[in-house]
Amino acid sequence: MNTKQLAAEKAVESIEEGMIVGLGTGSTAYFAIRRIAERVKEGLSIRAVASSQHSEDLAREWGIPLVAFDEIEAIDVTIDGADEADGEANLIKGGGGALLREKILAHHSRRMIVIVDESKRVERLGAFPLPVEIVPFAENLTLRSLKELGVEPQLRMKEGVLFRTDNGNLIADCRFGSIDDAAQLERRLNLIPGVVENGLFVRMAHTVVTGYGDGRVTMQDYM
Ligand SMILES: O=C(CO)[C@H](O)[C@H](O)COP(=O)(O)O
Repeated sequence: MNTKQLAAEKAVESIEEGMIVGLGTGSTAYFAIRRIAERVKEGLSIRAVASSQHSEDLAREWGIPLVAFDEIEAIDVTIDGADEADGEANLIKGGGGALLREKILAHHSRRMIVIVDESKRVERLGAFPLPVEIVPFAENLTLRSLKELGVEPQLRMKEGVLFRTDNGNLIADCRFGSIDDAAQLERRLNLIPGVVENGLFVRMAHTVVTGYGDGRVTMQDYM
């Protein structure tokens, strides 16, 4: 079993009968969705809300009952990956471009469980380029404001064309190098008109599950 799968399957053990479950996005979340589907086949009764079209498609294909964002009041547990996680469970997310829906799910979740392999655990956030979702019609003005924060934002491309999120927006990847104060940066980014959301998740994760190459898996609670 690979390290992502180890973490994902450990996290899925936390899901209980009757829960509303937030489904993350990405290659680690894939293993969680697959394991949830197995448990549903074994008789577990849950409903899930997906953080991306891709995860929704997987859930539908594998028989996980789905609900829309607007049909729920809260989420019992969300299981999602991350691009980086520091020692206080602050995260960079959005490598897969689903950060807006992922942050909405995390915000409304009673418990957010982050699943990562050991390569994602960092002393300080920022080596991974921070994804910032921006509106397409004011792209240049918004990029200018991002540059004032001392970075050279790169518009994300996919297969030679501009990448669009499930919400029709663009992603500007911003290399901060090392982020001293994630909470302050998160606020400053979201104050820029044209920024829809950014990939810093500050004190949102309750639990981090980490898979290691030697087969160990740890589960650390932060709240
Ligand atoms: O935030 C995300 C998607 O928007 C993912 O959770 C993050 O990019 C990690 O992906 P992976 O599990 O494929 O390494």
